[in-house]
Amino acid sequence: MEQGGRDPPVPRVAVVVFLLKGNTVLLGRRRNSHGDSTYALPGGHLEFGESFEECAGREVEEETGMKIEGTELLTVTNNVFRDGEKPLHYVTVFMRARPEDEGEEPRNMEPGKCDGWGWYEWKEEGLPTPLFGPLERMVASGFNPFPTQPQQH
Ligand SMILES: Nc1nc2c([nH]c(=O)n2[C@H]2C[C@H](O)[C@@H](COP(=O)(O)OP(=O)(O)OP(=O)(O)O)O2)c(=O)[nH]1
Ligand SMILES: [Mg+2]
Repeated sequence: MEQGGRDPPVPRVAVVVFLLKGNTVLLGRRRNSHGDSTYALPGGHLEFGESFEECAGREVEEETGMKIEGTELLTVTNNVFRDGEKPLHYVTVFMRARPEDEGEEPRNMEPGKCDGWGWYEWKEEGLPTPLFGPLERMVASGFNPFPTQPQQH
C-alpha cells in the first residue's frame, strides 16, 4: 500500500526545491488530488536512506529533466492538507539549488502530475496564482529563498 494511504495515517517527509535562476524561481501547476491546479515547487517524497540533497536532485531531475548544483537546506514547515479525499500530513523540507546548466530549459517529464514549468519572479506581482498552500504561507510570512547579499563594509 502507498505509505500515504496508511491507516491510521502517518506524517510523511517531502523535499521540495527552490530552483533559482537570476531573480526567478521554477514553479509548475500541480495535477494532484490535493493542491490541484495550484503552482508548486518541484519535489516529492524522501526515500528510505536518502539525504535531503540526493532527494532534491532526484526529484528535480525526474520532474524537469534538469540537473542541479549548490543544493542547500533552507527551512522546514509542517503542513496538513484536508482538501483531498483523505487528510495528508507532510513535514516539508525546503531546499534551494541552481541549475547545473543555466541555459537549459525545464521539460515537463510527468505531464500527468504537472501542466508545465515556468520561471517566476519572487515578488507578489510576479508570482502566479493560486500558489500551493505551503508556498502561499511562506510568501505571506515574507520568506525569501534567495541568498542574502554579502554585507558591504
Ligand atoms: N511538489 C511539491 N510538494 C510540496 C510543496 N510544498 C509541500 O508542502 N509539498 C508537499 C505536499 C506534497 O504532497 C508532498 C510531496 O510532493 P508531490 O505531491 O509533488 O509528490 P510526488 O508525486 O512528486 O512524489 P513522488 O511519488 O515522486 O515521491 O510535498 C511544493 O511546493 N511542491
Ligand atoms: Mg512532485
